[in-house]
Amino acid sequence: MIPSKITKIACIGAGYVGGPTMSVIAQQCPHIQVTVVDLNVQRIAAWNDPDLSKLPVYEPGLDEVVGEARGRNLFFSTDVDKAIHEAQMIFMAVNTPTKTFGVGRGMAADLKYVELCARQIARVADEDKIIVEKSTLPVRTAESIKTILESETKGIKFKVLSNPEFLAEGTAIEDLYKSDRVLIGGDEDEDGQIAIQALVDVYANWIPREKIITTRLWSSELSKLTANAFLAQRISSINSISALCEQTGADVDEVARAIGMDTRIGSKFLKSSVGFGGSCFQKDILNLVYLCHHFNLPEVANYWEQVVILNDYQKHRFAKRIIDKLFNTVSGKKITFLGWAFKKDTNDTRESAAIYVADELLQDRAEIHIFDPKVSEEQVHSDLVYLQKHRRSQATAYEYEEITSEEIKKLVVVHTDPYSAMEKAHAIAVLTEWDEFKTYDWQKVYDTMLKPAFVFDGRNILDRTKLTEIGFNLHSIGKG
Ligand SMILES: NC(=O)C1=CN([C@@H]2O[C@H](COP(=O)(O)OP(=O)(O)OC[C@H]3O[C@@H](n4cnc5c(N)ncnc54)[C@H](O)[C@@H]3O)[C@@H](O)[C@H]2O)C=CC1
Ligand SMILES: O=C(O)[C@H]1O[C@H](OP(=O)(O)OP(=O)(O)OC[C@H]2O[C@@H](n3ccc(=O)[nH]c3=O)[C@H](O)[C@@H]2O)[C@H](O)[C@@H](O)[C@@H]1O
Repeated sequence: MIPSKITKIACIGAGYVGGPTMSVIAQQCPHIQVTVVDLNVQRIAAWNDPDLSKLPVYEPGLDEVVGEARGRNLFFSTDVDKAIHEAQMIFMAVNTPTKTFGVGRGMAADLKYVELCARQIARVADEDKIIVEKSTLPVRTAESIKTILESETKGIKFKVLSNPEFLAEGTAIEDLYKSDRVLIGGDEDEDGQIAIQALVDVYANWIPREKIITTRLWSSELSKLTANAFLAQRISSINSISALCEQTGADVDEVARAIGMDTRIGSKFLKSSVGFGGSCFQKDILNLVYLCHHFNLPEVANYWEQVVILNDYQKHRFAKRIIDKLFNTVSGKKITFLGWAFKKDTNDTRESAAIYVADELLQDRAEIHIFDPKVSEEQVHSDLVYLQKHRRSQATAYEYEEITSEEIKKLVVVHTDPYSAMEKAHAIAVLTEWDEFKTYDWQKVYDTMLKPAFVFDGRNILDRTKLTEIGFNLHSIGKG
């Protein structure tokens, strides 16, 4: 029988989604035992570290939630089989990156981790279970998961639900507490309805019932890709206007404010920047583009691909502006990056605009000095080395050659003190909108920099009047 009352949950994948999501479920549902499993031994050890500042995911408030529930009804483990065996409901929160090889390279989602999970569940399970897709997946993936699960002929029933996650990093805990909505897609048959209700009952422990919406499986899967595509589209739209502002003398923040006050447009997600990053926007849009091509809808595919192309252009424009203003060369010049994470309040650097801007400056052999409050030197180097090997063939915003890891080590210096990072710099570039950057002693920074002292504010967070008065040569996004 498909379980209707859940007391044991397992989650495969202890990453940025699995970790925080399950921690909040455990905190809000003390009567449910939640076990989060992962193949990555180091990651699980970090989740179990008694020192809560060492959790593998940095999220404001996460340490308190884990501190409250861990050891009570929240467990982190590498024993995947045991967790599958015991749970009535299994979430799959594994990574679904863009394929880097083979059919659909650079576009389609790589579903190998999802497939491996499904095969493992099919092999280990000896009772009926509910399987919940938490990972972001292409439309109709649930069908493939079902096929794999049903291939083991042990007479066990599985019901697959789609329950995409909408949290944003940096505000994950807040988002999970007060979700705009929880979306659950499932089959319309009787067992499908039992499974949906079982998951609704879990969320109803803290989410108002009217915010939990249920749909068909395919609508749920497609809603997640669509939500990310719409959000990213807003950023590319305002970033396209930022280019025009720089030419015309209009101010993009003023334009955003003026249009955002129209309640039909709304004010959120209109902050012009050096370009969106993060593990999902680009990946999910490319996945949508791939799906559209697959279903022979080239006009729709091209429409959405333009959001990513514009984002590549925005990152390139920023790097090019630095080179242009520094008298057309940055070779041998010290350029300081404030920020490396893809947004503030996270240690996640996947697809961060900083990586692409650094790469473009490194093509001209700049010396890049970086300070980010949450990102390590090891991570910065590995991001740059990874890019050399895995460029999307479509990303042709600038000419590039491969930079060796030895050159990266020589040219890229990561600091633990912001002032040492900025000392004697030719230019400073703000790549992440960390609040602390606004509070620095900018007079002190100016005094120690080479003149003219250039600042390129890729997030429009610095006080323009103050910095200009000090004497900085300040360039912001979308300000003529
Ligand atoms: N990062 C975010 O803010 C959001 C991500 N998503 C989606 O959630 C999914 C997961 O994303 P993240 O948590 O960011 O990824 P992540 O890379 O941080 O975590 C995934 C984890 O799954 C583990 N894993 C992979 N295969 C496994 C297997 N067979 N058995 C056990 N563990 C396995 C990996 O070791 C890794 O620790 C993706 O599909 C993503 O698109 C959705 C909403 C928000
Ligand atoms: O599927 C996912 O992974 C998630 O993707 C995004 O969340 P996230 O990428 O964590 O963070 P966002 O706040 O959306 O920011 C994404 C990027 O856009 C940039 N951004 C955001 C907003 C804005 O106005 N301008 C802007 O440049 C951010 O700096 C960042 O680089 C979505 O906001 C989540 O709803 C979704 O669940």
